[in-house]
Amino acid sequence: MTQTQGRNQCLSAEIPELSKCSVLMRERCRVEETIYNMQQTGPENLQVISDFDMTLTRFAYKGKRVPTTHNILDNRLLIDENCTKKIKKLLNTYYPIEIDARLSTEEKLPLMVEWWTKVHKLLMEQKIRKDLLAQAVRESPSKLREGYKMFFDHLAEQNVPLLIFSAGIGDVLEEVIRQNHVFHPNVNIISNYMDFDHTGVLQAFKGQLIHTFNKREGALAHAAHLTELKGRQNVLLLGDSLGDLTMADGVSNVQNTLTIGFLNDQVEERKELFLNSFDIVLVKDETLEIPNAILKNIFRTPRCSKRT
Ligand SMILES: Nc1ccn([C@@H]2O[C@H](COP(=O)(O)O)[C@@H](O)[C@H]2O)c(=O)n1
Repeated sequence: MTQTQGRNQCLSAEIPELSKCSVLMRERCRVEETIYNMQQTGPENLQVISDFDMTLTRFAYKGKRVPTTHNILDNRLLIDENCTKKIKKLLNTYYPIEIDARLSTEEKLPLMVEWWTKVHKLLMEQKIRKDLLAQAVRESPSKLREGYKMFFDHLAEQNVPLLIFSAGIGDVLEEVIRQNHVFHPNVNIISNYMDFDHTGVLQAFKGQLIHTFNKREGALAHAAHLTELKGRQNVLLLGDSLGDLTMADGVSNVQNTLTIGFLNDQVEERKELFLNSFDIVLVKDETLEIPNAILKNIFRTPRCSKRT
């Protein structure tokens, strides 16, 4: 048995969760080698970059779709019935395009800009009040994935930076994690933030629009500000879309990257694409069990190699 095979066998025993049938890997050996390397260099060299909607939040709960940060705003406190109808119609038109495995990213790009622009314009017309956002989040069926507390708390305890990179709405996202008591100091967020006027009424969205397929530009633009991430050579990346794979493009000197893709919808149509793109694919897994098991292994001391 080679040294690598021995190490990998050791890792398989340490992370039995990776053997579940909902966990798919194109190159199991590469995954094990990457986790081993991350474990060897420890939490001080790790950073986690994650998408938010349908990655840190559930896709569905009790047979119903869980709202994204955009859809949490669908509350009479904030928007009227007519606006709800228009936003739902746009969702039904553009979401199938977003996840269509037959279309290229280039084909999807202008349509995503169209979707986000139309919805943001409708939201601005509603004169949404900042002081009502927290209540709308409280009243929404929004749900972080099972295991979220362990995920956020362990990263904070180990001083591992967590960058949440979302094409959703930053103000709503912040409120969701605040109300779940996991908005720790190690969390940074890149997202679409609302711009309120002096009376607290939505008047615009700040900065460059972020949609599912332009995260690379956002990553490069924000890289300079995120100084605490410099020198952290290992990246654990979580997403639910191929567009999320560019979220780490602003990180320099990366040594080891492990990507985990949540395959929530259109499973058969997208399985091949996901398997060719993410290191680990989680099929209809509504939990953070696998990221938590990998993190636990990386944070564990003494390290495996010292025992073999
Ligand atoms: N009007 C919209 C626009 C987008 N969405 C969904 O939100 C997701 C974006 O957020 P991430 O945290 O995943 O980057 C995206 O996947 C869209 O499906 C929406 O629900 N309504």
